[in-house]
Amino acid sequence: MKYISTRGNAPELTFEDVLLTGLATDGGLYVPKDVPQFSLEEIESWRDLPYTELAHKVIYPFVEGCVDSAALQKMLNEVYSGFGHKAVAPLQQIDHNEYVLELFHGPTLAFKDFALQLLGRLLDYVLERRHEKVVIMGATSGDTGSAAIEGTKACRNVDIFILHPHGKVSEVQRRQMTTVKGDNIFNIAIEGNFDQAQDMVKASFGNQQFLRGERKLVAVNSINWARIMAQIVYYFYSALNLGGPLRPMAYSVPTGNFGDIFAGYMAKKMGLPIEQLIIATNSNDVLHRLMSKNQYEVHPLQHTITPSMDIAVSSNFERLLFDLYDRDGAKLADLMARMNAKKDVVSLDEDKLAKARALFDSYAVNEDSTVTTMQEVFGETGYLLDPHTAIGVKAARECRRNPRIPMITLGTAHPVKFEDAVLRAGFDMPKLPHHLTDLMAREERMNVLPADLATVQSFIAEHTFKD
Ligand SMILES: N[C@@H](CCOP(=O)(O)O)C(=O)O
Repeated sequence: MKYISTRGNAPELTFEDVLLTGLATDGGLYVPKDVPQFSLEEIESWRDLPYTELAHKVIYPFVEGCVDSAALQKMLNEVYSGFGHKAVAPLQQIDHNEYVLELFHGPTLAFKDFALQLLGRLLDYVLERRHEKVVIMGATSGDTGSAAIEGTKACRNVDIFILHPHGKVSEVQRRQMTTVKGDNIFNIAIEGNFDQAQDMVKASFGNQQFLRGERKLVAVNSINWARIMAQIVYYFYSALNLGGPLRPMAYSVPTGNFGDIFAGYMAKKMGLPIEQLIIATNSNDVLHRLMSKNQYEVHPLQHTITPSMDIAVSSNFERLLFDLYDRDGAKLADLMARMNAKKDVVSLDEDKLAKARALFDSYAVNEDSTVTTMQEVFGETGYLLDPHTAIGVKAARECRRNPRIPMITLGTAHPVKFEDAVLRAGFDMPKLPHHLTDLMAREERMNVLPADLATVQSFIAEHTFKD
């Protein structure tokens, strides 16, 4: 499998090189050159497979030639046997034909574990073979950070630097990052917001001179294709559990960086019948405004009770635009330059917008409505949603096109991570799971830095290369 850049002006790479890259050299994101295709018969034949074997079917075509088939299966077995539910991604029914896909049974209680636990093992596999060491640099609005640290802390050949917006992630999210011990783990609390952190990460990938050529950066955010790849699996898994592929499914996806919903779009491209994909956002709703009014305009970031989705610019939307613009890298480079300038309101060509609207619905949910949805669903079923998942459920209920088609909302995180929202909705806090019971008493380690690229880069340069 070869990978190409969305901006059409970077070398084609193998999976191994894509794994060890962040952005393409032209500033674009890597996508598979050809998308693996599965027939309905083939998907149907996977119906009774356990999660780990299904994951192998879906993932192997993306890594073939770089990762040995048996080695991949071993990694998948290790990763998902560590999850706290035997089904790995169980479905919880909340109404007639309406489900939550619980993606929070991994070690850090969020969907990010699905990919980042695997990414850590893939990195080890590849780096050992190449005798290389790398520097991981990532930005988090709350969940990616701890999942990245958990997923890669045991890797022998990495130093890990995670930037989070100071004071703008929940206490559980922060502690899940800052209490992990390890000489190669660095938490940087940026005096700014997630977008500033993400911009610093992207700028650093664009010019790695600050590392003085001794190491290279690897991404743990969903700009890394390996993240998307692993997240495609649970769309197949949930559909097969509810009678797919012989009947179509609908999905509502709480969306920040557009990675998780892009994985659903990929599943559809690979042959899984998906009737509807709903982009569910909080009040950081740049994508909903684009979809509904054809106006792309980045507004100042709002700090909400759904911090993981407090993102003004959704990185992975570029991957979708690449397809909408018929994979024309030059056109996309021009469009991205206008979008990233954040000066004027940018509109898509009408035919491209029509394509986007045929593929996706969108809905934005404010804080009051998030809390009301948590209360409603609890009142109806006794099931406590995390606030991000509540945004997905609300959007599903508002945008559903066909009630005969099962509607699956991605349950992105466990409510125990979001005290503000849970208390505001009037509930008692659930208990932390066994492996985190002493989280609030553990010693924290982090460095608070200004949102200044040079300062962050010198910190990284100073604290890495300690062999
Ligand atoms: N929602 C994320 C923000 C980063 O997104 P990613 O999917 O690109 O890693 C978070 O919780 O950190």
